[in-house]
Amino acid sequence: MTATEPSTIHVGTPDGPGYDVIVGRSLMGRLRPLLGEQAKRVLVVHPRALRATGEAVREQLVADGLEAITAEIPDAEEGKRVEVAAFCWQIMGQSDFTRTDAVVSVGGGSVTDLAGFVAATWLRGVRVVHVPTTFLGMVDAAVGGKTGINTAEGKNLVGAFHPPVGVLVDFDALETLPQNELVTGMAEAVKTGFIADERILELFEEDVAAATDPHSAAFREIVERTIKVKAEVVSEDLRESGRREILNYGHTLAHSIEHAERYQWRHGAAVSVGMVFAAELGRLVGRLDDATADRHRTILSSLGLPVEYRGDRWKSLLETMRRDKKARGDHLRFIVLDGQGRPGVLEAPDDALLFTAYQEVIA
Ligand SMILES: NC(=O)c1ccc[n+]([C@@H]2O[C@H](COP(=O)([O-])OP(=O)(O)OC[C@H]3O[C@@H](n4cnc5c(N)ncnc54)[C@H](O)[C@@H]3O)[C@@H](O)[C@H]2O)c1
Ligand SMILES: O=C(O)C(=O)C[C@@H](O)[C@H](O)[C@H](O)COP(=O)(O)O
Ligand SMILES: [Zn+2]
Repeated sequence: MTATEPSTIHVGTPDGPGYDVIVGRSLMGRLRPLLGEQAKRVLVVHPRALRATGEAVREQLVADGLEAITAEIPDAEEGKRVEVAAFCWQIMGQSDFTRTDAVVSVGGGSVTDLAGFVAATWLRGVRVVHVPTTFLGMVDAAVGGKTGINTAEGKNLVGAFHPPVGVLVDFDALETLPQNELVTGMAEAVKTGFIADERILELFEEDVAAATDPHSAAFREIVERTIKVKAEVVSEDLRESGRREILNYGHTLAHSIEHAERYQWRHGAAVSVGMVFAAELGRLVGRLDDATADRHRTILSSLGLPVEYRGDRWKSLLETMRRDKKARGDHLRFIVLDGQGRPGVLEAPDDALLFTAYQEVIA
């Protein structure tokens, strides 16, 4: 395979043939077949910031003989609101969208989450294809079928498991992505390195400039390795009844930080701090060795990602963490590491232990 040739990663689903994640360049010609022969109408969902890319996708679909309608939504987390889902439902209703029609998302993780949720709920489920345009969307959000929106009380509190029928990871989309957006998404690849595939960490350590250059072989290897781990995990456990929880490493604190910051922090930046916290928690309870815990800070800092958060917010962060989806009743549950590539669950740590771990991440 040459560096420009597309590669395919298959994702299994419990009640169907599964779907492919195609990684490469110039992939838009692959979109039409994924939508189903009977599709007549397609809703193309994209944020204002991606008007040109979204319009190019819409024009391609029109050229393919489809009635393609745009839903231009607010940017980033502003788009993950029930009012925005209702806006999409209204367009679909007014356009007589049927069960054989489809949704295409064009954007970062916020867009794939919102559009996936709209597809999951419209007529109780229509096809969705994701065309992620951020690093984070490519390696994580577009794969695996978690969809959702935020509520006033917290992140992703409403949603559904609704796998796409295909994902087009087209590196051409990254040409306009600001470098800081690219890098924040890399927190999810680092996460995957710590929970499963150490080679990803080595690629960051060997040459961080190459790892963050979308034209390098190292970059492509990081993307493919990260998607492969996610594909393998969600193929086994779509609905997060067990193993899938490992993909939530660092997310318990991360989602609380995002909420506390009124979503002005990027998800990847919050996950970065959340992983350092989870590593400290693992170290404190004697499950994680010092070298692996310290490696978190070293790699994340080399990428310019935050590894600290403010000390005066602990009480409200803890309150929000109680709504984490891994919590059971009054018990919080955290993904921690028992070593490199060995994630496990820490059940019901007491508040004093959590506070002690938090002291290690305050600025
Ligand atoms: N469903 C899942 O499994 C899953 C996994 C990880 C993260 N997420 C969710 O994903 C979201 C974060 O996604 P994100 O980091 O991609 O952020 P995002 O979707 O908010 O996009 C970040 C910014 O980049 C801009 N942008 C996107 N693509 C661009 C491009 N090609 N060129 C120029 N600008 C571009 C957007 O307009 C936005 O301003 C969070 O809501 C998070 O909860 C979901
Ligand atoms: O796919 C998963 O499962 C994940 O946990 C991946 C996370 O990176 C992602 O941020 C996810 O949206 C978090 O899910 P949530 O269930 O904690 O809302
Ligand atoms: Zn995440």
